[in-house]
Amino acid sequence: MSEIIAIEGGHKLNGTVEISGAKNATVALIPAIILADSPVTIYGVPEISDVDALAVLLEELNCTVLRSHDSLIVDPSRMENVPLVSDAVDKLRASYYLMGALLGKCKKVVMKAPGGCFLGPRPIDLHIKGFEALGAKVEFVDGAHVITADRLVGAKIYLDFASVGATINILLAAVKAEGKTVIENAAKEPEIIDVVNLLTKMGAKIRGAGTDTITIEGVEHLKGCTHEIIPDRIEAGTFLIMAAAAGERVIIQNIIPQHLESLISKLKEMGVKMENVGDSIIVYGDNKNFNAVDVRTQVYPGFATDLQQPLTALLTQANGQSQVIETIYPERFRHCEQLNKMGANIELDESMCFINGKTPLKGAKVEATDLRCGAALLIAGLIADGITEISNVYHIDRGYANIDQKLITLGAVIRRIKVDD
Ligand SMILES: CC(=O)N[C@H]1[C@@H](OP(=O)(O)OP(=O)(O)OC[C@H]2O[C@@H](n3ccc(=O)[nH]c3=O)[C@H](O)[C@@H]2O)O[C@H](CO)[C@@H](O)[C@@H]1O
Ligand SMILES: C=C(OP(=O)(O)O)C(=O)O
Repeated sequence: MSEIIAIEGGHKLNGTVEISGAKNATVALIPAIILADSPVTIYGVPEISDVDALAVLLEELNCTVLRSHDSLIVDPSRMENVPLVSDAVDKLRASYYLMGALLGKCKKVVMKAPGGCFLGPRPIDLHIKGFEALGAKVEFVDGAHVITADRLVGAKIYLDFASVGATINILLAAVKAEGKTVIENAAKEPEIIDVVNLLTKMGAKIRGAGTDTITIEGVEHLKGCTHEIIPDRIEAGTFLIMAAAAGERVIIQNIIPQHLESLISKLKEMGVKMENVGDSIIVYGDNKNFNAVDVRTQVYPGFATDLQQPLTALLTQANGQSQVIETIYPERFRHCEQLNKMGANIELDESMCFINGKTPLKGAKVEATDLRCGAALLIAGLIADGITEISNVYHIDRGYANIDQKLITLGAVIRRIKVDD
């Protein structure tokens, strides 16, 4: 059995929605916890399937995991370092953070390659080079990475690309290494600062998070603590776009507006009316006469690749041609074919797409080929004429907590249906 989401388009969104904790922070914070010797509690944990899969992996490692509402308590004090080769590893990209965390804690990891959305090739060579620079030996045996070290010794590591995953994985491996590690050309995403904040509360010595040079002084022990996860800037951005597309007056709460500046400035350029009040943004939907804009995805604080697909759905409603250049994942355009099935006019040219608007959208049977493609199709479904049926909903559930309920509360007409495979 699998699930589809059916949306009846044309219903205006009104009211308030609360943004959940950040997926891309949470999925790194949970593996980071195993570095501690005593329990860690994190609050604001989103109800997403990536968290379910990580909980399974921690239980395989004999950690005690307690989930209640939006909090998660992990006791890693009786952890056992077993090979991680189960299906749970494939369910998400971020299972790879258990490589850095187990290497940092036990100097040994056996783990198969991670899963996650297919966005074109997603190598982990920079993670591996970082582990090797710290003194680890990395082999690939019978489909699994076998990473071992007699000692982990701090080193200077220059990343060829400011990779989010490599920056966090090297941090996790280095916090208990001997001496000083310097990561140069480190990623600067807010989720990295959140992970460093947790590690610091656990007793790690780290400077420079949020800049392109992060310095880590290794410590011998890390202890338990409590931590509140930052809001999800990608979920917040998705709701800003949904409200622009289909809203009348939508209040989006639990936002850090500074994390969304590149999107907010693009939406303003399109003509979307918004107001920032404390940690909320109110989107006024009276102007649906949008300007076409050009977008180039970049590392933070540039325009987030994870918002490129949702924004493309809105750009189908802009007057004239918009151009999107994808510099992080040049093949991240599988949503375009799905949007075209709904009546969009999008042309692809290598790592670019041209969106010719404004085109009316009509309900169709479409496929969420990946998480943010799913978000783009939800946006399109909200404004399409008739019913849109989105299959492969499990991709959406990896990263959007209670998305059906949040949309229903805002006035959307949406239903989840179980279907035979
Ligand atoms: C769980 C998580 O946080 N996922 C996010 C993370 O993914 P992820 O951590 O996988 O993304 P990276 O920043 O590492 O990847 C960015 C680019 O670097 C390349 N690369 C990366 C590592 C490596 O060893 N070698 C290499 O060539 C990738 O193929 C890609 O082209 O950041 C991406 C870019 O903001 C987001 O889209 C994902 O939502
Ligand atoms: C690509 C994404 O996630 P992941 O890296 O977990 O596959 C995403 O969140 O858009």
